[in-house]
Amino acid sequence: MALATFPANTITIERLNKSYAETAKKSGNVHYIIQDVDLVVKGGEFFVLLGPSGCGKSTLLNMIAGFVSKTGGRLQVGDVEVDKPGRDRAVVFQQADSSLFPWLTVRQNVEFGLKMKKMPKPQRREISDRFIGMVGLAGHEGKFPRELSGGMKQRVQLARVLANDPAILLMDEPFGALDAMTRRTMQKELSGIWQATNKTVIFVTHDIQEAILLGGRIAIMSPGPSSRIAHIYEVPLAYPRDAAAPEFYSLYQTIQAHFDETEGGGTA
Ligand SMILES: Nc1ncnc2c1ncn2[C@@H]1O[C@H](COP(=O)(O)OP(=O)(O)OP(=O)(O)O)[C@@H](O)[C@H]1O
Repeated sequence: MALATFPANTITIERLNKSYAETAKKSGNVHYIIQDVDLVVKGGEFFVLLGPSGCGKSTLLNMIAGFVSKTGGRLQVGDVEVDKPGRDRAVVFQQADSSLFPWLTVRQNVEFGLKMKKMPKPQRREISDRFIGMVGLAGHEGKFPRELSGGMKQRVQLARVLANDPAILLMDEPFGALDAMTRRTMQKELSGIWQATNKTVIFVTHDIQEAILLGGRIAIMSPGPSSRIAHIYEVPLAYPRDAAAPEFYSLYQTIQAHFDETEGGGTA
């Protein structure tokens, strides 16, 4: 599939650093979590960040989200420097529980941001119907989060984020807590949604198979501290991808070998 790129959603990172003052005080040295990260994620791209546990994937994602401040370097969306969260970027976390409002129904959760924007009810209804349907939750609109399975809650989180129509989706192991079957379904849905909307997606995972199923490019982060982008693999496979195809397996082995050779071992 030809990739349409959107310069306004392009993320440009140059010599980006993050250290925490408390850690530096204790050790007496500057202790970088990530150091000198250079990266350009093109608008409309599905970009995966893969790396060992604790290397700084979430830190980097949260810096792009504007939740974590940088210590040095450049981090821009389009030509605007990121220094706070913005409506152009939305984060999907591993645990939907922390992001859904337990006192609101599925529909009310999905419409929450639209209501805040004072969107008229008929328009809100149309949008929530569309995304609730897209994530396969039609018929569950009136349920509360406590009445839903983990996978269903994760779908509500995704529908709510999509309803707000951010240009950039930042996903931090969004399917990590799901069972294998639900995970596969969600991966397919996400891939379909991305192809339909051409949003920029940055997707953090530990899972090499998931990375190859979804990503256009896969960046491997080196083990921390002072983690950086060690290598970027292009995934030259058409969607939908077949994990049983020889080309898929060959790329899987190449990436696995990269981790086996790297100090710190494989993905967590
Ligand atoms: N607020 C903080 N203060 C000090 N150190 C922190 C803080 N937040 C994260 N770190 C450290 O930064 C490093 C990277 O953490 P991060 O959560 O970004 O890694 P990760 O690659 O996402 O890990 P995982 O895959 O296990 O979720 C860790 O060593 C962590 O202890």
